[in-house]
Amino acid sequence: MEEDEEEEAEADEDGEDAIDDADGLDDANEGGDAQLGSRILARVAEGKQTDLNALKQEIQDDASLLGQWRKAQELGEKRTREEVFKGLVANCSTYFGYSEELAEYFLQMFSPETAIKFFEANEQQRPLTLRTNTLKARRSSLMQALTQRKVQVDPVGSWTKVGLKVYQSQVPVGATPEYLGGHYMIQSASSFIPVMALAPQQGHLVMGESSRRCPRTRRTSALRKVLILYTGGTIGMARGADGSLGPIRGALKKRLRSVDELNQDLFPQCFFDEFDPLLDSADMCPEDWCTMASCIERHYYDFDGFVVLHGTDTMAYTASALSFMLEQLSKPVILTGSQLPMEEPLTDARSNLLRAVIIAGRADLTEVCIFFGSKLFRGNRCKKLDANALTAFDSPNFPELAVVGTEVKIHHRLLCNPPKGRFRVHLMTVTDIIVVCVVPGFSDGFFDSVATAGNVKGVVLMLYGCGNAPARKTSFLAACSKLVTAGIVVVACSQCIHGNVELDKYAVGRAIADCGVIPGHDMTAEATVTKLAYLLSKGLSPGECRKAMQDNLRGEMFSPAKTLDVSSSWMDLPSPS
Ligand SMILES: NC(=O)C[C@H](N)C(=O)O
Repeated sequence: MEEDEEEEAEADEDGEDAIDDADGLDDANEGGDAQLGSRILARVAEGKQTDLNALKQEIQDDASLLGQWRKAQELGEKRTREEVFKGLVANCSTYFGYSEELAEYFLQMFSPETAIKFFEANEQQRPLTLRTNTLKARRSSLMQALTQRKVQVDPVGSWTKVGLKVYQSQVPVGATPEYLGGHYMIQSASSFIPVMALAPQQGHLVMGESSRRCPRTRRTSALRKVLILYTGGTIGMARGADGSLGPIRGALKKRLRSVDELNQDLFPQCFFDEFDPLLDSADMCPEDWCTMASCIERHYYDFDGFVVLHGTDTMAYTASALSFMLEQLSKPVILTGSQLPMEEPLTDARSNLLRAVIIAGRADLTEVCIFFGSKLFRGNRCKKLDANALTAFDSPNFPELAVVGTEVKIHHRLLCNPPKGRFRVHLMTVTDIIVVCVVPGFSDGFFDSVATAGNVKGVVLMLYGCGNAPARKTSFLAACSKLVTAGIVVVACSQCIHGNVELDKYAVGRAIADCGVIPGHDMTAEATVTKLAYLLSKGLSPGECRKAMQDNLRGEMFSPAKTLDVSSSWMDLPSPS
């Protein structure tokens, strides 16, 4: 099959075209009615309830019984909890047309009453909605253009400035010149609704839903879509009255409208979103990483790739954190920023951004990367090494994944393998970790309070060379043992930029390993801290966490270099003939 044909076929399969999608849905419903009919017949044969209203009542009664089980027993309910639950699963499966496994899955994931509300919500017909690409058009002008084409549209609601609801259309909305020109995309309103628009209250459960089956959607180049998320950082900053730099909301988006390259065919269609407030990355916290991860999750099936514009100072931490939180990632997430603001004459902002967009839209990457200068790095291998140079980043223990010169050279064998499972996000909720940089003769008295405070879950020690600690200082070793005994996961990193932590190489390293400190191998401090936070957030016990810290989860550890052991058998090497 030709590539385009293949892509079209895939797109069809994914329901890319909204019209096809809607047709498919009707067919599926017809099939569903026929199946419901045969399930009802089967119930007749078994002598069970066949009246749909009565069945619905039974579902509601059983769900509320399960919701107040103790009371139900007091009132004389004879069935066991398991029996009621099994019956509820079977009834929901019949009434809502789910397989029993799926019905059970949701009934277990939520309380039965909530699950039923969810099943009911899924029965509601939803309107076809469009999202305006504000980099290319205003919603009002798009509404005008569509109205002229006999597409009846209205704003979706007051909570969005970009959404349009389609009432009726005499032309296919997936084939108008505006659609092909990237002025809008077809996107369900529920997937671009900011969760806050639902005004969730404490205790409310907000569930994200996505309709696509295929983890990786492919489109022809011109129709590929990239979401640019501006979180802050120099790239969109301007100088204030005192000459210091700070980010300005709306300014970068306005500026990007005049970047003509983004309209070239080579480029994917770009959409823009920004943080509120925008941050200097020195102010970034784990909650901000979670906001980014949730934004990517919300838009995951609507875009082919993501560009996160971020300040350079803590970009390596964010990239590492996202690499862990975004599980089974099958699309490129490229972080970039700049050393100089977009507005300044010698800026690196424009080229970093354009190249990151091309990579996010066109490269078959399934990982979180940093693009900076001319190189693409694995995000969790990166460090900011230069405060002034335009080539500020490097990946000290792992080669770059791609180099952009006159062409884009990608080192495919170095890339992470595509995932086998479904994409999901695991948010970082545990951040009680401290990092201690050891210096000669330092005071270690405070470790005692760390061990007894009860809130610290992890400690990262920045040691010398390949993980050497001041072992003559017995108070330090005793403190390490105390931390480990208190259930704190203690990991050794190196203060050196390059190289590997090997705790068994020197006696001083062995001493600290004997206390229960584990090696961080060739991980950066950024990757070590965020990996630890991620694993602790998964609720692992200290033992499980120590074990998982030694596993390579996202290509963050174990450089491919092989070492030749020349220490013992040097003389045995064959001499050149
Ligand atoms: N170049 C930069 O982006 C530095 C800035 N302070 C930041 O990290 O947000």
